[in-house]
Amino acid sequence: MLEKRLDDSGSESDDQGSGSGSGSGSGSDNDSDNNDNNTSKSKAGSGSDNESGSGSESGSGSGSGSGSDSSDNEKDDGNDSGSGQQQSGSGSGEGSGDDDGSGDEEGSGSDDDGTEHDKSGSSSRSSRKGANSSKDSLKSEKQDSRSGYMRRSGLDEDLQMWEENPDVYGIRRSGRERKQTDRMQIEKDEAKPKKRGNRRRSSANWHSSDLSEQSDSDDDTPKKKKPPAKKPPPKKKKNSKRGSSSEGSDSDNQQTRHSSRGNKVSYKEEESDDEEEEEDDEDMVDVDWSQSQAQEDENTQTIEKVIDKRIGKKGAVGMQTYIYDVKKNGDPNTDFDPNDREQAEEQYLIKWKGWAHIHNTWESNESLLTQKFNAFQVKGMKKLENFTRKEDDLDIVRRRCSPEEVEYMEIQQELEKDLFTSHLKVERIFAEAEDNGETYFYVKWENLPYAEATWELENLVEEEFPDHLEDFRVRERSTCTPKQCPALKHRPKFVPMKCQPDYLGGDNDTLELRDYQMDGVNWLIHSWCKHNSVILADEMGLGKTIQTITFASYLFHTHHMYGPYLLVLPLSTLNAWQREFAKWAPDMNVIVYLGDRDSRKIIRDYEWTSSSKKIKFNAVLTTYEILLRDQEELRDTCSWSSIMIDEAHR
Ligand SMILES: Nc1ncnc2c1ncn2[C@@H]1O[C@H](COP(=O)(O)OP(=O)(O)OP(=O)(O)O)[C@@H](O)[C@H]1O
Repeated sequence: MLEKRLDDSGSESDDQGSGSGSGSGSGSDNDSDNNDNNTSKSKAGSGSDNESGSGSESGSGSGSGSGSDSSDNEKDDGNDSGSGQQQSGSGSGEGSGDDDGSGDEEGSGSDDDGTEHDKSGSSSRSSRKGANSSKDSLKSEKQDSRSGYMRRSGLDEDLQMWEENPDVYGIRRSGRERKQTDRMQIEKDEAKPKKRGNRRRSSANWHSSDLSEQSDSDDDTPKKKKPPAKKPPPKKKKNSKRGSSSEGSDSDNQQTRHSSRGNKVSYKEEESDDEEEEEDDEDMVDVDWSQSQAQEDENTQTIEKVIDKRIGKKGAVGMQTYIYDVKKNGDPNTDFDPNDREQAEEQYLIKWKGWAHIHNTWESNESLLTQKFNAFQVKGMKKLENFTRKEDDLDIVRRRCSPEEVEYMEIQQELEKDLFTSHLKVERIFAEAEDNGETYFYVKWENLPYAEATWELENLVEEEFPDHLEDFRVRERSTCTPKQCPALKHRPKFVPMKCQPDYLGGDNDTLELRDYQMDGVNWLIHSWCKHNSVILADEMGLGKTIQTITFASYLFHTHHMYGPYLLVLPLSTLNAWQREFAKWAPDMNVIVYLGDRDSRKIIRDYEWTSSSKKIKFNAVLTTYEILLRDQEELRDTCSWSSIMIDEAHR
């Protein structure tokens, strides 16, 4: 059954979601929170669920992707030269006049449908006639070529006619110089052996005006700005890629970038073709595939996201604006008059690729460009353009919208800012490594998946996140890790829990189980002593989560059953479980097994076992979908001492 389900969901992309979500930090997961909102709940020691809506999300994702792709293609067919135009020419030559838009439509419409021509709004009968006859010849040519026979003389005539009167066929619908020709030319150049050199040269030329402009300003202000201190590739563990938002996917991207450069369009909704080309060319300059990755890292910094903008004090940019440096040395962006044009400038909060949000810096256009020509290259300037364009658009929309709509937009923006602020907080430190005599800690940030965890220097971690560091050290030292537990095989005699044990809630004395919750816990313990699997069913919100956690904590403390416990939950309740565990059973090492493939691998590599290959966590929280996907890993790597399922009726 499980296998079948896995097959069923096999088409899902595994990695979809690294980015998103809130939750437990990984959010990525595609599982649906769709299935919640049920009126009744249950947890069971046994039980099985299997209704995952796992397929849905990826389905829609791929659907929309392919949809847009194909539409793009059609459009291109209509516009581009080459064989596609033979077809579009036949359908659109007449009457298309010089309207590119209609030409496109026709081109993408159909090539040999007579009705299409009537629709195309031709303006002159004679031209239509001429076009029809030439269309006919083209049509027959196409038929011939389709059937494998090419009438050479007819073709030659047609070709000649095309060359002489390209407009007749809608090949060239306006007198304006067509960009496609250039592109074709470049593509031809690229096909030559020295492909990269050519590309780079051409793109360098393309940038030449830019460069000269910049170099002027550089000459004026020859400041050197250092890049943010680089993270090292830690040596201790294999999976030591530079932690980054798309660290895992990063490498993937780099691999695919060779072949799928053109596909970049998909995530840039608003960019015109020119811009795409522009960016492609930019990339040609920036990325030298013949150089090692390390060298590229050394020389470039990439804008991953522009988060915010402000009017800031001129020069209050760069490393001095790291949040921790501001805390230590004060904010350079104080004591200035925002209305004083001499002093003020527009600045942007930049999230750098490969760096945690605590290393975000404020930058101005100038500071970014200065860096580009001094210490390192800044890639991803397009993001900045897009950001400013979006802001401008929003300003326009704001002026047109009703106050309610404006308020809604502002709330959305606030929420987004809050989300970014949460990424400045550590959720968990989960590994340590040495590199070049320096110690680094692997840090998972709040509301970001493990794939976006980053290695941070010991000094910084000690200064900024001492509590989390201490928690990590306690966990690493803990001897309460899963091992053979006699009580598992030979269940003890049931002894009721008469009052709330001290270990429950850790140092928090305010937490107290309610009477009926004590009853529930005792019933769970009693059932466990009898080797019974059970379903705990109750009204919503009465505290089944807490009772279950108390039960696990009881086994942990009373019978030294340190797990591993597997908790399978709907994604929507996972956060609550994580929170309640931290509150009621803080001494248990609970990990959240969630996220894209990279994240899950990181979890298995770092959170799962100690250096002696022994399981080092006490409980795992995961979802049905992940369980189905990673059933082998979850089944084979652990001998679960107990399985608890929330919303088991699913
Ligand atoms: N003894 C308690 N002390 C403090 N807060 C409690 C207690 N019991 C329950 N709560 C709070 O009540 C809320 C609901 O609890 P919980 O989520 O455990 O209920 P549930 O039965 O699992 O709910 P649902 O049926 O929606 O899953 C939570 O915010 C929880 O912190």
